[in-house]
Amino acid sequence: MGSTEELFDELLGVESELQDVEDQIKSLLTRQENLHERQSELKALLEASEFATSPGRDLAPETVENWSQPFEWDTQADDVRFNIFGISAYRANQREIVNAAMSGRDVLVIMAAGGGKSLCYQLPAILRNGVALVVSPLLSLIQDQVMGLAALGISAFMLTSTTSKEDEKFIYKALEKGEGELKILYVTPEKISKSKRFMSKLEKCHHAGRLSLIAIDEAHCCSQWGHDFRPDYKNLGILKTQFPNIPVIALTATATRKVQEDLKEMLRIPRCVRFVSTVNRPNLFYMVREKPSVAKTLIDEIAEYIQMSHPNNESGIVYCFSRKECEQVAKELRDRGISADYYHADTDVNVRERVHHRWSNGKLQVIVGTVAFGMGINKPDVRFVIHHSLSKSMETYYQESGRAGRDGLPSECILYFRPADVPRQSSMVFFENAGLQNLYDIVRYCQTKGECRRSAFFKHFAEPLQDCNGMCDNCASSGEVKELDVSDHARLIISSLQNMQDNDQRATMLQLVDKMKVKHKEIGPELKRDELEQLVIHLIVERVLKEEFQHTAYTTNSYISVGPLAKQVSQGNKIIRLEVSGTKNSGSNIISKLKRKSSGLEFRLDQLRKELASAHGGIFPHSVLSTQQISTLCTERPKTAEQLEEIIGKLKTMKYGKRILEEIDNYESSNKLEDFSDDKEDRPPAKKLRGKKPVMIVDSSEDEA
Ligand SMILES: Nc1ncnc2c1ncn2[C@@H]1O[C@H](COP(=O)(O)OP(=O)(O)OP(=O)(O)O)[C@@H](O)[C@H]1O
Repeated sequence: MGSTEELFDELLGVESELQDVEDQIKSLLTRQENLHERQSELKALLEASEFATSPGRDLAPETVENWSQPFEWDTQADDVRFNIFGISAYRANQREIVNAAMSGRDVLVIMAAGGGKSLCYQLPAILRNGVALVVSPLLSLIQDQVMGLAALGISAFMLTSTTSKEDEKFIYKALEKGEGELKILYVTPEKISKSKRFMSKLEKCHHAGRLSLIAIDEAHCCSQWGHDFRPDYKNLGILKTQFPNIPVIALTATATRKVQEDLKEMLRIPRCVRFVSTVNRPNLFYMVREKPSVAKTLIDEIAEYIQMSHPNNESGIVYCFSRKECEQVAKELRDRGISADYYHADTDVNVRERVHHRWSNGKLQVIVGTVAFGMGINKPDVRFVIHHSLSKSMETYYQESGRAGRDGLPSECILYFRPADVPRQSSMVFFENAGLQNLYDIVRYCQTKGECRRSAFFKHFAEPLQDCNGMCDNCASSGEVKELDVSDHARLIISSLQNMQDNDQRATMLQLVDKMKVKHKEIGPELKRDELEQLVIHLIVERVLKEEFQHTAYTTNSYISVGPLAKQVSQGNKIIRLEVSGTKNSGSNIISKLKRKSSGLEFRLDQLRKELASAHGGIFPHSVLSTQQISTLCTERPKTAEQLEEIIGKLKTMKYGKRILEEIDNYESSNKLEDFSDDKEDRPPAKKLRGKKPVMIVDSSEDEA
């Protein structure tokens, strides 16, 4: 038997190898998933061509999968889209989805939040004869949809626990006898699985040839692998069994390949046409901001951001880690003159609904919520989503931040990050399957200063990279990012931890940083405290260190210990680099504000150009705003106040310029130009606070998030 030291060394080596094996397994699994994806694509193509060429089908083989070609219902569809829905042009995939459903095919739609899924089934519902059945998981979602459709003059009803006797009678008569005008009927999945009466009326409706299509909204709820599994959703396959010739449209915002396969099977739509749209939300500006350690400073900053960037009561959401934090943040925002209220799982259902309602109607500007404020938020004009604390994964962050800008207009997603929030979150998720890995992925997203934020989403969702167009802080920033070789610091941290472990001591992240603060001065370059915190977290994410969890009666604490790759660093086989912000030029904040403004402007211009082109039958009206003018505006990125003023001046002289300026006015108010002469720091409120006693809002790792 070797010495303890030798055994320990061997153990580290084995752990390091194990980690490598795990990495290989992970990459093989990804490869397997990709191959499965290609396999089912090929199968679907083969099935489709067999289906098309089989006798008795009236569709010509070459027309089957080309959903962009002209169809006989085009004119009528354009008329309904424009004159009833008031939508001037289709967004990506919408027309193709409508065409596939109109052709009688089952369809699976995966489209980002706010992508416009509703139109994909509402439009064919109006065009086809009879009643369309829509299954949706939440009462609030159903109510909003029915209200919205009624406002457009479309005869939509819902059959839920809140439906009046009178409406119920009308609906049943319409289903059974075809009396009265009923085009779209919304139900919850429970109605399908639990109401025999309803199913029998639906059967009669179908028998009489009056059932036009079936839409299943939030279809990922069918799958146990999805993030919102609903037991009643798994019985929805009965609809295809009972009504085999009626097209089913299943819609969801995100579904991994596994979830897609699962829900195709559960809904019994193996031959469905699948439309997967990009996860990219080009109108969202993503940014990560350094979270001040003093809670009051953070609230001051958030309040100032809301008041300056979103005047005129523009709607927003602030996501917090705990219920207590939600209540406190809402109160602090109200104290600063912002109309805000909180929403979490502990609040009474009626109160919660009232808050949601006031916010939806614009009577409340900000909802401060936990993750409980989730599915069912379909307010289109949310202009900002702020994360007061870290989300638990890239997927959750994508979903939560994605509640901004569903109407396609420029909106902002800000995540406040500080390394000290990591152990707080990790002690909540470490027991979940891949919980820590998921958390470290979003931590990596937060810590990067040089890489495009959007590219992190593309990588996460295994999608080819797309241009960010300067719509994230890292792409828009002119601040210099330095990469420091901090391998010596890392070695010092590892040896200190090993010493502590040898003496049966342990340290939390903050204790470790305190220790390092004194020690690391012996080696250069000197790191600031926040940079040391950043380094410790970086080492955890890179598996040089690891978190270990210890439970007490009340809480779970995270302690840091050496990780599987520590040995490689100690032996000099792995270099550790840390990204830190370089010296900012005095106007960097202003410049990045300018760039944000110009990115929003650029985005809006491009959108308007498309809208104008589509309103003019696909040809851009050169006489209105020449392509040259547009491209000049789009490529010119102002670097000074004068340049920005020049662009705005040019816009003012153009026919549509005034409208464009009005549209972007609230995005970033033009009168902030006076800021240019001012050499302000990033956080003016911190200055104002000097000398005042900071008030901690909360820093507890509370029960839920
Ligand atoms: N082609 C279009 N052009 C302009 N606006 C559109 C278009 N299609 C849909 N919209 C609008 O986009 C907004 C979002 O649409 P919708 O509610 O259908 O999104 P969704 O995909 O269902 O999102 P979520 O998953 O968040 O519910 C709505 O305000 C809708 O009117």
